[in-house]
Amino acid sequence: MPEGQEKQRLRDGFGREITYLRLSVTDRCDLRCSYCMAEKMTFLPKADVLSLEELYMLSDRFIRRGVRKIRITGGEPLVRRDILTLMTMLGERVSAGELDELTLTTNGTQLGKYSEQLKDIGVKRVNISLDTLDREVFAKLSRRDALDQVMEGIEAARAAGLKVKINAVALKDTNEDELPRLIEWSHEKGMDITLIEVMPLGDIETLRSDQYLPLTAVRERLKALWTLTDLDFRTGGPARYVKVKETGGILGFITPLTNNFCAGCNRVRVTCTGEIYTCLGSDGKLDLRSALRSATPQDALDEVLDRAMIGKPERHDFDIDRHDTRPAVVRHMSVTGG
Ligand SMILES: Nc1nc2c(ncn2[C@@H]2O[C@H](COP(=O)(O)OP(=O)(O)OP(=O)(O)O)[C@@H](O)[C@H]2O)c(=O)[nH]1
Ligand SMILES: C[S@@+](CC[C@H](N)C(=O)[O-])C[C@H]1O[C@@H](n2cnc3c(N)ncnc32)[C@H](O)[C@@H]1O
Ligand code: SF4
Ligand code: SF4
Repeated sequence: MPEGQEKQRLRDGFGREITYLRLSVTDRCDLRCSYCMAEKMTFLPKADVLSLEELYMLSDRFIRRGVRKIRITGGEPLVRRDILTLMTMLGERVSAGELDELTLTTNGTQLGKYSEQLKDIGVKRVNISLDTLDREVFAKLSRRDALDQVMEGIEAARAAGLKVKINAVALKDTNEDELPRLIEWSHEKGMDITLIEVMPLGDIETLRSDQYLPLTAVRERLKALWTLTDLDFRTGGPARYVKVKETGGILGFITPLTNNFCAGCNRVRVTCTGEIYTCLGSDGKLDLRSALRSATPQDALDEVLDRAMIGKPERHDFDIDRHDTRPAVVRHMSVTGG
């Protein structure tokens, strides 16, 4: 490609423009949520993981191809040392008007340490995963007694002036009855909250069908308690939002199983080893790391990105019941960061 001439924007075979990159910076995590990971996970050797410079070079290529939003994720993104160096460099692209948003999804355990710096970098909002307010349930679910640390993280984020959205996976029998309280609690603190249907990715110790709680049923239960009004409000993610009249807060629903939202898909995922997954619900991937390490990385990256666009599936193929016998997606959620 001649210098100065930019390649065209990323558009898939179904005409969907890709403007949202979810970048996983580590597969490691300090928790072991039972719907996400097995207790005994084997993590990647450090040598397989892209350096910060490589992650930045990749992000740069995506920005030049039209990506406007980057979400840093993991594993737990904030357990990667020096991650704020990458975020500082990407924050400059926001200041330069080349990105609309740089943000992250985190379990919150490290936010006590990093919230102020994140704010200084130019991060405006963070999504924090929290499925329960009960210490014992938290410890059982995440296999770590870390609720207090997460709560400190949430308070630190709020104190730093970050807008916080809570993400809660809706889980049958586990937090099912607690969801109204979790929503009230979030709204009392001025935080939006999004409920997520558990998706069948990767083998875990529990049957997915024992965890799965359709959000259509949750919504019906909430409607019996509160007045829910649909909103047009969008964040560029897959959630659909309602306003809860009685609490005054915003509640989102991410419903890959009961209400497929793939027609509006605008995103791809890159793992910390430089693999691009064009759909969360598919194991199809291409290797960007070799392109990154080739003699002509920009051209090689463009070539892989163009191929990735052709191969992006129209939709996922999740099926909770079938997954109990044959996983639809083999990898764990932590590989791509949700
Ligand atoms: N099936 C499916 N689920 C997704 C997709 N993107 C996000 N999710 C799910 O939604 C959860 C919450 O995502 P977040 O990391 O908070 O990102 P987001 O919903 O895009 O965030 P906002 O920018 O606040 O809209 C993820 O953990 C995934 O489980 C997607 O493209 N497909
Ligand atoms: C994989 S985590 C990575 C970022 C960070 N560690 C965290 O927990 O926020 C991203 C999101 O994926 C969600 N998640 C993990 N496994 C899931 C599954 N099987 N189905 C639905 N959501 C899942 C988590 O609850 C979290 O909100
Ligand atoms: S959901 Fe996030 S915090 Fe929980 S195990 Fe997965 S990566 Fe770690
Ligand atoms: S499941 Fe795949 S196609 Fe559907 S919204 Fe998610 S990434 Fe896009």
